[in-house]
Amino acid sequence: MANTVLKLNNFTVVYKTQQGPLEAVRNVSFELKEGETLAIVGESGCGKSSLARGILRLFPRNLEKASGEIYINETEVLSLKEEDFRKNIRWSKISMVFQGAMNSLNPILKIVHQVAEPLIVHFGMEKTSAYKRAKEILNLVGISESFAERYPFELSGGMKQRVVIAMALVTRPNIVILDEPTSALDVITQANIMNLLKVLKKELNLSYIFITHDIATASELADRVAVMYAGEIVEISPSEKFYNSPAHGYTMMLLNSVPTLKTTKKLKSIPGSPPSLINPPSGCRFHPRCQYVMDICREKEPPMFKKDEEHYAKCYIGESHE
Ligand SMILES: Nc1ncnc2c1ncn2[C@@H]1O[C@H](COP(=O)(O)OP(=O)(O)OP(=O)(O)O)[C@@H](O)[C@H]1O
Repeated sequence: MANTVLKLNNFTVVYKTQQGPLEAVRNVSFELKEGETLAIVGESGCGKSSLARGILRLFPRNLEKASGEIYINETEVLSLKEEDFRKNIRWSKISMVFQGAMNSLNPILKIVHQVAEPLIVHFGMEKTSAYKRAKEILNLVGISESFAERYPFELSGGMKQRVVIAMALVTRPNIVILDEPTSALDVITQANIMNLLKVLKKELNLSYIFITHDIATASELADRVAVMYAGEIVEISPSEKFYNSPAHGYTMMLLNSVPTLKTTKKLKSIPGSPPSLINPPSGCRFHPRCQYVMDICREKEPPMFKKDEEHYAKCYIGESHE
């Protein structure tokens, strides 16, 4: 059995807002194994980015509370001093490709400089060695030396995405969080980037957390899938169980709302929209939208039931609950 490289226990993130505390991430627990890809899927606003940024302790100013535990290779890192976290964990052990990052490249700095920057800024490396390392990693993601000396506007979307992947890898982390890494790209480029991510994972022995709202993309890369709804992980299972035997009402309805190659089923969108996280519904947070709703779902929050080997869901469907 592979080692656990990342483990979350009841990780919770609460923001201050004018209307009151907003629980963007609630009691999230999971483990990530060495070499594994865990996809996190869910609708916009369900807390995927808050979870990802929270793991890297990149909190907004209006953070009210971040609680629970985050273990990286057996060290609990949520309670570390910021200075120690910055020195020993962020970027060097775990890094992230941010949503839309390719559009935030600095237009007036050469690519090689932008990739080398984390080494110079965070690790005090001198410029010549940092540039050498940046060129090596750029080469690995498929950007040749001549392109390394160019500016972002001279690169295509796919190439810019390769650059931001290089930025996340240059500090040699073994865990990488990918937040919608292919969302702004055309389908061919998306496929190329997915292939690149697979190759890099193997060559560098990486573990990925892959965040997406697109469940077809998740199937490309994921060993396991975690479904997020209203700040919570509501189901987690190996990918094939996620597709073939979903156990949560939300996952079932989510899968029925998107086309698949295998079947010609009639698509059915999920009515309504995700709830307010300031004042979420009682019981199961999905109950107001769920076509399988039972009385108990309105009254009592479901626990995380074990549905099958490695398959857990916070849902009363199929459970006796009298
Ligand atoms: N700094 C903040 N202050 C207050 N509320 C916030 C803040 N950042 C995010 N939120 C709220 O937290 C919830 C979760 O947002 P988050 O961006 O994490 O979701 P998401 O699933 O990543 O969505 P998307 O796919 O659109 O990025 C949303 O209700 C959002 O409005």
